[in-house]
This record gives sequence, C-alpha cells and structure tokens, in this order.
Amino acid sequence: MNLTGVGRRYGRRRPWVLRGITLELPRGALVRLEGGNGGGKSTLLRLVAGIEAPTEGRVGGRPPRTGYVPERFPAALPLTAADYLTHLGRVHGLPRAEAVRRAADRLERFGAAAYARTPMAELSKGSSQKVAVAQALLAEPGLLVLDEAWTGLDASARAELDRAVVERTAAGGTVVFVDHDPRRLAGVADAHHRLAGGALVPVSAAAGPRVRIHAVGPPGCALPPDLAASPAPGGGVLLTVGAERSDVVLHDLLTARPPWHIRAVEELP
Ligand SMILES: Nc1ncnc2c1ncn2[C@@H]1O[C@H](COP(=O)(O)OP(=O)(O)OP(=O)(O)O)[C@@H](O)[C@H]1O
Repeated sequence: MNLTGVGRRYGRRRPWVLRGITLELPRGALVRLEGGNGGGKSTLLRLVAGIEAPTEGRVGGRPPRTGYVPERFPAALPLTAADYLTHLGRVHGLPRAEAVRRAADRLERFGAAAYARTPMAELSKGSSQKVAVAQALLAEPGLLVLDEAWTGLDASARAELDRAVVERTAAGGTVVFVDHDPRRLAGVADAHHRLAGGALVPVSAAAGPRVRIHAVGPPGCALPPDLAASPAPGGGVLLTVGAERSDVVLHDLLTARPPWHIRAVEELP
C-alpha cells in the first residue's frame, strides 16, 4: 500500500500535524516509525490503519484485513476477554466455532488463557495489553499496525509478539510499528523513518542481510506490485530485498501470470 502527499490536521484553523507524507509500504515489509513525543506517530499509524482519513492526500492499496493495536486500548468493555475476541472474530466473518478457537489460541499464545473468563474492565494493564495484541492478530491481517504494542507486556509476551510480527511479514503481510525501545526488532526492519516537523525522513536502509534476485520476465510483463527494480546487464531486472522478505518476493515472481524466470539469487554482504 502507499501514502501519497498525505496531510492531517484537526480543524481548519489548527496546525498541520503531518504534511506531504509519501510512503511505500510493500507486501511483506516491516517498517519502523520513530519521532519525538507529539510528533504525529500515532496520527500517522491511524491514517495507515484507516481509523482516520487524511485531510489531504491519498492512502491507497490497503490490504483487505487490518490488525491495529492502538496506543490506548479501550479496556473497559462489558465483556470477558474470550467473549470480546470471539465477537471480533465474528465481525471479521469467522464462523462461531472458528472465532472461539482463535480467541482461545491467541490468549494462550500470549500467556493470557487464565484470564479468558475475566471481564475486560477487571484485567490488569499488562493482561489488557495482551488482549489488545490478540485482537489485532485474530484475523491473520495483511496489514498489522502496532502503536507501542509491546508496552506493558511481560518478557515472554514481548518475545511472542516479535515472533508474530516476523510470521506476518513472512506470510506476505505488511507490519508498521512504533516503539520507544530502539532495540525493538533491530536489524529485522526493512525500512526505518523518522517524523520531524510533520514530515517523514528515512533513517536508514535495512540493517539486516539483503538478497539480490535476478529475474527475467516475458516481454512486456509488469513486476508484481510494490517491487522496485533496476535493469540487469544482459537482460531482466535486479531486485534487492531484505533476506526475510525474499521468499515472498520469489513466490510472487514465480506465481505471476505469466511467471518470471529466476536467473540468480545472491546473498549480499
Ligand atoms: N484527535 C485529535 N484532536 C486534536 N489534536 C490531536 C488529535 N490527535 C492528535 N492530536 C495532536 O496531534 C499531535 C501529534 O499527536 P500524536 O499522538 O500523533 O503524536 P505521537 O508522536 O504519537 O506522540 P507520543 O510519542 O507522545 O505518543 C499532537 O499535537 C496532538 O495534540
């Protein structure tokens, strides 16, 4: 998906919180956003998740299912944790038995199974945050938006969320996150941007291993969406992607109609 010339302000006479934001969020990418307090990170995440619309500009190509962990999770709901998750599963279109199964599975995964029958309003801050994370992962989203989602989780739940993020991207999902700990998913993120003065500044390219794919397509064929390529000497194109994303990209190329031919795959130093 992508944001083009996006701006957001809360009222015609209010200052712009964000302005001129253009951002590519490719399939399978893990994207980190950072910035100072009040810099507009949560606002940008709400625009990406579709919770708010931009005042100007365009947000396009959002995958069909979005999972979103807000900075403040509205925990005071008149439901137990399991009933809340089951209800959300139903909203996502799951049959009841599958919604019940996934609710139990996600609570178990984040170490919150013991609180399944606890009313949401009685959960501790950390347990409530586990439910917040569980609801975002319920529908195996194609877009996962995490606003300081690790805050308040215990060590094993934090590690589980790290694993869930890597799983989502390996499955071709896009993950966008904000976290105040600079070590969070360090070396795994494909892109890293900083918000400064309402604008987005790239921090650095991915620090992790990169893979270069030399692919040759049938005449006139287009690359699968979200892939940037440079022409290869001798024909075809060269694509450089984060190693953790290379399976998704190769799969997309080989299953394109008509399929691409992969001439070489090389790990970059
Ligand atoms: N619903 C709203 N109505 C009015 N102003 C808002 C609203 N939401 C955000 N803002 C303003 O937008 C600016 C950016 O807020 P935002 O929460 O996006 O920043 P942030 O980078 O996430 O901050 P923090 O690191 O403190 O969480 C702030 O000045 C805030 O007051």
